[in-house]
Amino acid sequence: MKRWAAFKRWISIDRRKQPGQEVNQGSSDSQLSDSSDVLQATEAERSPCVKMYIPYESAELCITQVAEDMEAMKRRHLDMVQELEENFQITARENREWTVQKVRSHFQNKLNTLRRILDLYQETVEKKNTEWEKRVVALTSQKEQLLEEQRAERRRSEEEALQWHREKSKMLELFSTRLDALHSHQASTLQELQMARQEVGKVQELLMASSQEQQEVTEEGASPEDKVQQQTVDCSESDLPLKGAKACLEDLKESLFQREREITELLEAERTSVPPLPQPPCSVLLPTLIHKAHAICCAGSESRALLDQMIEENRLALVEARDKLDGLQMTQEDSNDRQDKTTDLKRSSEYESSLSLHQDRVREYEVSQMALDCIRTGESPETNDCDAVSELEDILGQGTIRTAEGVKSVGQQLVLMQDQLKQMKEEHKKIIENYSSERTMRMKYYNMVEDMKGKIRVLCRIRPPSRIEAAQGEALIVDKVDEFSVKVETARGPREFQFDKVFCAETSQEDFFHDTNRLIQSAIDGYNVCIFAYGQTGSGKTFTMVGDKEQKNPGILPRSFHAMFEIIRENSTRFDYKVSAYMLELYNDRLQDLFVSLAGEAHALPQSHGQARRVEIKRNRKGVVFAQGAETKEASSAQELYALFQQACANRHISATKMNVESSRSHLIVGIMVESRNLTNGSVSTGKLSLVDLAGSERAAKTGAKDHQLKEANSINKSLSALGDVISALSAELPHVPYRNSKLTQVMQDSLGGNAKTLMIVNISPSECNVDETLTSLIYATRVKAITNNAQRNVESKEIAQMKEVIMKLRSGQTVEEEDV
Ligand SMILES: Nc1ncnc2c1ncn2[C@@H]1O[C@H](COP(=O)(O)OP(=O)(O)OP(=O)(O)O)[C@@H](O)[C@H]1O
Repeated sequence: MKRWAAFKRWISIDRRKQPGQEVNQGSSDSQLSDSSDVLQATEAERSPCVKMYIPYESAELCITQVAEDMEAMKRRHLDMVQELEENFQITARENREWTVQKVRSHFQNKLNTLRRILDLYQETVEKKNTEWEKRVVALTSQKEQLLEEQRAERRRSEEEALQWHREKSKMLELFSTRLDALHSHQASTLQELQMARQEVGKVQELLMASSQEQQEVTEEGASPEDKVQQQTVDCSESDLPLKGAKACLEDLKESLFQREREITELLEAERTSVPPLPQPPCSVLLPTLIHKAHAICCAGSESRALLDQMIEENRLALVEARDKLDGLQMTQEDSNDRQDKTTDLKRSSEYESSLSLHQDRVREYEVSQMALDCIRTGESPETNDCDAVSELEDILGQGTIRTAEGVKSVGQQLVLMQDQLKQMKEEHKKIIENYSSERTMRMKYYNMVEDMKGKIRVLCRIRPPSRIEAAQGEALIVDKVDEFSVKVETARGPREFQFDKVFCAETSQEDFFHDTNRLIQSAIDGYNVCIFAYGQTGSGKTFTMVGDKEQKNPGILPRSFHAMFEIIRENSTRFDYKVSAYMLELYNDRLQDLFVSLAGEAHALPQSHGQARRVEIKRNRKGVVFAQGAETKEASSAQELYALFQQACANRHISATKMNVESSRSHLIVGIMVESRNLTNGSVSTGKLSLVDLAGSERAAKTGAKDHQLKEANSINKSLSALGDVISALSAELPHVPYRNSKLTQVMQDSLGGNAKTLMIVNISPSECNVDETLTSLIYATRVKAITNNAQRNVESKEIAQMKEVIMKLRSGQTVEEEDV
């Protein structure tokens, strides 16, 4: 309606007026739509300044037309709007598609890069796989070869042992028959010697009697011619029994010579005919050999006792003879004082003969004493004694000295026997040496095979008796039998246990560490290594692991730190190393970070009420245990690492018990991680060295634990009992192993039946008062020996290490450049 009114006004306008005036006049005209403006302009062009009157019909027509035009314009307008909308939509769609395309191509590029990396990675993995497969095959064949060699070695040693046994029994048989023969010869020779002595005594008496008779005849006062004649006759008469005695002596002499020759031949044969002993020793023969050696020893000492007896008898006889001689001399002196010499000539001559008889007897005993002493000491007679021998020879004639030589030959036999005994002892020693070296070798090979199988190595260390034990005079019932065996004397008799190595009380810390050193290299090579000490309270675990308080005798921990950084220094041109550590204690079944002091933490976090930050035991995909929530500190030298350890020790729970003045009341767990990057091929290995000093199992009655110490002891015993359950399950190869029963077993999960190279040290006391605990520890350790681990090296190729880095960056929202991958 408004428009219509405007139109009517427009119709009534004077067209002759200037167009500018018209515009000014009709300000309301501006309200007209765009179409009316267009119409107005057309009309103005057509009829300038002319006032026109249009008939109604025309106007109506005109209006209709104008309305139609307007309608058309409106339609066109709408079309244009629609077209514009469509165009806009198309453009928007195109725009969207273009963006999508662009994003897609961007991601496609990324995907392609990742695919390329994956291909590369797969290729490398395949290559590595084939390489490893080849290595595994080579190792398996090597292992089989070694086993075959070991079997052959065992067969050979068994055969050799058998042969050796046969040879030895043959030789011993021979030897014992010869020894028997020697004994019987010796006995008969001694008997004959005795007989010869008696004969000599008789001859001596005969000689004395004849000389007495001669003297009496001379004194009776015959003429000198008669005397000579009488003497010749008497001599020929008195020579008769002497000749008989001399013949008898000759016979005896001959038989003694014969015996001596036989014995010498026998000894010669003994020396020459004994076949050389085959070298390879065997344990089976040792008892027989020892038995035989003992028999020889006994025979030797029997002979010696016999000789001693002879010497004693001779000495007594000598003393008696000397006494008699002294008595005789004293009686004579007395009678000389009292009587006139001329009145009793007869008595004087009697006295003279009796004196010379006793003197000769004394001389004889003295010579025998000298001979027997020579036999005992194996020395030759001294010059003075030799004079005595020749004197005796003058009195008794040649036969007697032969008898003395006969005595000497018995001595020679004894000396020879002693030589033989010495030889046998040397042989025995050599055999024992060979046996122990062979046993050592066998044990070494056995250990190597066990190592290859992944068995846990167990070392046993006996501590010296403590001052209290020494003061109480405790009996020592533990003994190291050899390098691999330990023997415990129990009420039911001795029990022997075998380990990878046994160390006695005198073993120094350095020597002990020598055996654990190679594991440090393994940790640096990327293996998961665990060394733990087990034993009753006060058995020397802390001494072994840490050392003494003053660090005059440092233990495994400080020595490992030095050894580790020494290896790192040696390889620093080829590898780049990073060492970090965490230190925990398991106290009252709660894990505590020793890098965080309880007092400090309580001060910083009052709401924690003196409780340390929560530390959890977790395992990574490879099964390696790690402590979540525990602080890990880096160290670049052994000194730094040791300083960290000392810092941790300051926060440990230690207190005095009846059994140990510095008893550890918690389990100490030190984890040292070593990351090494190969500078040549970029591979990265991550090894972990876990050093665990367990708290000792204890009996409350013995340790005198009360109140909170009793609680500590209960907690320690509970965790150790859980450890025992795990060990039992693993050694019996049960399908379920109760690792989750205690925090301690969780911490040690990768070390017992896991992927670690594990070394157990069982510490024991040598004293009788601890026999039950010692037996328990040794049985425990024997079970651990049966557990098999599967140690694997944690190493990643350069590509995998890079990929891990990329993933880490992507996870943390950092941008990853193309060259990063
Ligand atoms: N091989 C050894 N040589 C010398 N002394 C030793 C040896 N082993 C242990 N000792 C001494 O015995 C005592 C107890 O040893 P240690 O503290 O190491 O026992 P433990 O097993 O750690 O005890 P706990 O379980 O109670 O902590 C210490 O005084 C230590 O010096």
